[in-house]
Amino acid sequence: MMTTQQPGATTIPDPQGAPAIELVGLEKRFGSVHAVRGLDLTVAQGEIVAFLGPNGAGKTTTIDMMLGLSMPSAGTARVFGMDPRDAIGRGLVAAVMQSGGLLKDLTVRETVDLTASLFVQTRSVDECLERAGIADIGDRKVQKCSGGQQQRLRFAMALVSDPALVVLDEPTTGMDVTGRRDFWSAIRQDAQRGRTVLFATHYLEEADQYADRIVLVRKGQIVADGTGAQIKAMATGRTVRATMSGLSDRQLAAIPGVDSVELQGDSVSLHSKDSDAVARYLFANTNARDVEITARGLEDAFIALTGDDDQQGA
Ligand SMILES: Nc1ncnc2c1ncn2[C@@H]1O[C@H](COP(=O)(O)OP(=O)(O)OP(=O)(O)O)[C@@H](O)[C@H]1O
Repeated sequence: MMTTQQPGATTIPDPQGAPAIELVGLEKRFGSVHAVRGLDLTVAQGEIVAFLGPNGAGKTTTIDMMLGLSMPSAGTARVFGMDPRDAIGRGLVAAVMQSGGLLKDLTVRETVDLTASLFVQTRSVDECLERAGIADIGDRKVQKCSGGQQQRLRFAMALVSDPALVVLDEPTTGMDVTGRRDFWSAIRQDAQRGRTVLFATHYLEEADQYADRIVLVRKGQIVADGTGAQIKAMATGRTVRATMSGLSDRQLAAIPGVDSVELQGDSVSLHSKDSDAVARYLFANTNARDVEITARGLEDAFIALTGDDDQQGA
């Protein structure tokens, strides 16, 4: 096995300045299901990005296209300026998926050794175990490892090719709070060396704590993109509900002060940090009636922001 880099060196992908990820007009249809609907996203090298959204938002479908595992129905996915499959072929990208890929009878170290044997150029197995925070359990059989340890093992496997981009699809599903915290602190420490990280999650708290940037997806589209503080600010505030007709969701979204819109027939919910101004606008300029203003907590607001209409009884 060869190690081609200095210990501690950071992988710098060659196309200088190319975004780590660039999705343009990305779409995916599965028959009648429109899973991803014109998604544009640019992730710079070195960013830690959370892809946050509820079940069925299109996170995994988007990640699959980002990893070249499935082809877009329209639009393009580029990774370091290349077709994703070329980037993966060059060892620039590795993925940590939710499950699968582990042989239960091997030890932790044997598993990473086996992964290393698949690559021509690798980082040392010891270093990968160290960085994933599992150096102390190298001799443990995979079947004896907790869910959190198995996910860290998957992360160690992903580090073997010293990828410039690591993509993690809901890697902490099923972990307890401590397991989750340990897992993310290993990822964050590793990312300090300049690695780009994109992870999918359901958890606003997790996204806020561990990502530099949160991309909020809902029904195959990006509904917000910003820092944790910006997203949380969006998720607070009030909702102005009204019965009205005549304005499209685009026109409603353009009302001054409106952050997001839900439109179900004649029933309109406008989310805003300045609900008084929005209510005034509605009375002055539209046929709105039955107007009510409600405050909501962070979690409720987040669900409303990303919520699946099916779950809201539409
Ligand atoms: N192979 C497929 N065939 C048909 N529909 C699919 C397929 N894969 C995904 N879908 C549908 O596409 C939509 C998006 O699914 P996706 O798995 O990307 O969401 P997600 O945000 O990753 O959800 P989760 O958080 O539950 O993993 C869903 O409606 C899903 O049922």
